[in-house]
Amino acid sequence: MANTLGDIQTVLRIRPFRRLWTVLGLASFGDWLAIFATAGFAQSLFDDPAAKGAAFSATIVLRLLPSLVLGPVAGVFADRFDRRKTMAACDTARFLLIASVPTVYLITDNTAVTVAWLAIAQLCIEGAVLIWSPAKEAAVPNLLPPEKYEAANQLSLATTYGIAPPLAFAVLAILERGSAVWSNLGTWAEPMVIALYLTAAMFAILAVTVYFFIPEISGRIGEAAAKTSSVWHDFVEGWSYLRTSERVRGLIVGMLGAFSGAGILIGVGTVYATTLGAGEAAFYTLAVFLFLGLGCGIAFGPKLIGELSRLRWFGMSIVLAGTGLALDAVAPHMVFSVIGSLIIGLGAGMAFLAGITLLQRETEDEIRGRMFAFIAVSARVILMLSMTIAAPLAGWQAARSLDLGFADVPLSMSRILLFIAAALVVWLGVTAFKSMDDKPGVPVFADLWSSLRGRPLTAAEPVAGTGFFVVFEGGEGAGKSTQSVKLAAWLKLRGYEAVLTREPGATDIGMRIRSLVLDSAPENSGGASTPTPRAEALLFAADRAQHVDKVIRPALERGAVVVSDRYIDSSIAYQGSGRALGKDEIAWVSTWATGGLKPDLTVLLDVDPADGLHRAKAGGDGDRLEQEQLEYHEKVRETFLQLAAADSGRYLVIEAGGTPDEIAARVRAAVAERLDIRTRTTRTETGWPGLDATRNGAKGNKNPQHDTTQNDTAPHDTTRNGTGKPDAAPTAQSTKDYGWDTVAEEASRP
Ligand SMILES: Nc1ncnc2c1ncn2[C@@H]1O[C@H](COP(=O)(O)OP(=O)(O)O)[C@@H](O)[C@H]1O
Ligand SMILES: Cc1cn([C@H]2C[C@H](O)[C@@H](COP(=O)(O)OP(=O)(O)O)O2)c(=O)[nH]c1=O
Repeated sequence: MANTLGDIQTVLRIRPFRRLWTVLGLASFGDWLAIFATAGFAQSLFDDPAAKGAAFSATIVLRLLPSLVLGPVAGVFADRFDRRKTMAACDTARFLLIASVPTVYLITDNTAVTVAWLAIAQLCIEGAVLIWSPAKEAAVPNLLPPEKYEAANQLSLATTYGIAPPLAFAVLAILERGSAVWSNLGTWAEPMVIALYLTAAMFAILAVTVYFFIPEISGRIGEAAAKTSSVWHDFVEGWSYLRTSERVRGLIVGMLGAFSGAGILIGVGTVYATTLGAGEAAFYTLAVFLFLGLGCGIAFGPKLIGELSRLRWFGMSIVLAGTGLALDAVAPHMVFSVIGSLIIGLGAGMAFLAGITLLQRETEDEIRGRMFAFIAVSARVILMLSMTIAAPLAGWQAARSLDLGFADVPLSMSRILLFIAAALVVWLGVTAFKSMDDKPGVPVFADLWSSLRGRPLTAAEPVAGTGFFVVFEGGEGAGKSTQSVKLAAWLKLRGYEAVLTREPGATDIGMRIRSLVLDSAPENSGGASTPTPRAEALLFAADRAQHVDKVIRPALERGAVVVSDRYIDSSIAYQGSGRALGKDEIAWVSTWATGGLKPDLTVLLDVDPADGLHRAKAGGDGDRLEQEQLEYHEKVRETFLQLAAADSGRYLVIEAGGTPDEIAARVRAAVAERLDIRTRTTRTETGWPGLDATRNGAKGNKNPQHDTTQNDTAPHDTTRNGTGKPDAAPTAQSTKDYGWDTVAEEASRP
């Protein structure tokens, strides 16, 4: 889903969307024009500078008010009626209302009447906007396939906030300048009068375009227009949807966090800027960087994060914005504040884009309008509330400074408020992240880091069973085979279904891969039949994929204990480190191959390579890898030890110098602790299972006392493989020799 200009071009090739986008561009251009033209018009009605200022802000406040009253039902409109008709009706209303303002002005000489009508018109215009927007937002998904939502939103946001406002300003400026030329033409040619008529005309065009040229906006709703439920019912339904859908709720929690942070930031902004001692310009500099961050977040965010889960991206972006706020709160110097503001902008921009896209994706068509209306209204309310609370508080200049040793941080109310905002935003961001996470268990930073590098981590495929997975790792001759046999035998004799297996070569295909990758090339082949390092890595990964799917997962799902001689770590050590292919890359390939299946316990048998090789070769030449230089095996050992150190809870590292029995005892203790084995179990209770190649005998039951039946099929063997027989044929059980002494030995243990 990496968005590039190419993606945006594809979106624009979809005709109904292209038309909607044009409409949207015109509408936001009209909106900005309307906002500033009416405010400018209101100002022009007064001469006194104070009255001018009050008139300007009053018109803006008037536009915010209706959302409180009308907001809750605006979404119901968008979901209840044909969205195309709703939009066209709102555009017609806006056309009439905006045109009426200068008309009233031209007809009457009474300023009071004009002002009163302006106020009423403002209220109604905002009402129309409130109904129009959710209808529009909800319509977008009906015109596009889901994977295009993000690019479409990038385009819409860029148009609404990037292109439309400067254009609107430019038009107003041209009209102001130009008015000098035609000032003798009379009242109707005053710049704001022309601007308002122009804006009105634009909405007339919009109404016609939407109604006649984009029938697709109607979507499914158009057909299902015959609704019988009441408006109240629809409203309540919207609320209960919020409560039941955890993802949507997370989304809303996050958005509200972001908006409250934004409100506090706006409220304290000017006062905060003065604490930086960088003069008047500080505030504007910070604002510029904030908007720069916003723009960059929206424009480049998706490209940057690549395939990272959008559900995760949303929460992470909000936390990022919170971090920016915190940085601003403690910034000892203007430079840090600038960086902080940039980060806030980045986070907020990405969260905004991700939020809209997710809301489109996660909500069904019938309910979408209400969700967008809910967000729009609560955003306004929260923004206003936090602004009005924060602004007067910020004024309390209890300025002191905090000595951090290396820098003096001025301590003022505005900074404290920023810090509270930061904490709130981070907290809500984390809450949102948790309730939306679609990859539970995948470490957050590793996921982010791999996504930035173009290799997102996938969530581990769950194992539907209670099995236990033990892996033996270590260099050549460390005693892995010896120990895995001992452990498996011991487990079997305690009533567990122990599946002894190994890599490479535990399956049919695996056996063939094993010989491809390990057989030494014939003397005269000139190395032509030796796999290259990358091919070798992929062959091991292929063997592992087959092994996991056909042997390990089915066994774990039955509840068995799987004991494997080597697993992923061997690839990381031998190919990643030994062959210098990169440990992360190899780990990623193997994680992909195994669907993220990790061992519950890895026993690392650590042996000095020289000793190990000596043991392993025992007279012969060894396989192709055993013939590598000692230096290669040193690197392998080093990597095993690093892997174990990085995740000590999952590893048991044993110095392989002891006798096989000593080592086996430590392994048993570790496994027993994790499996919570009751040592009461004896041979007579479980029967003598015999250790032949076929899987019979003890059940994969962790409660051996109840193991009275001798069952051929394990009790939980119901799942995935019900249809096809696994090709598990030659598991290690048939290729390794258990040896009766091992069995007898293990049987006599406590
Ligand atoms: N703890 C030990 N001390 C001495 N020799 C051992 C020990 N464990 C295993 N061996 C011997 O070392 C050789 C290699 O053991 P093996 O279990 O096949 O190692 P791996 O599977 O790690 O290559 C075998 O001949 C085995 O008998
Ligand atoms: C599983 C695996 C093994 N190997 C190598 C290590 C061994 O040299 C070889 C075969 O392993 P193995 O059969 O365990 O041999 P041994 O018991 O003699 O140690 O394959 C890798 O290089 N990458 C891997 O992913």
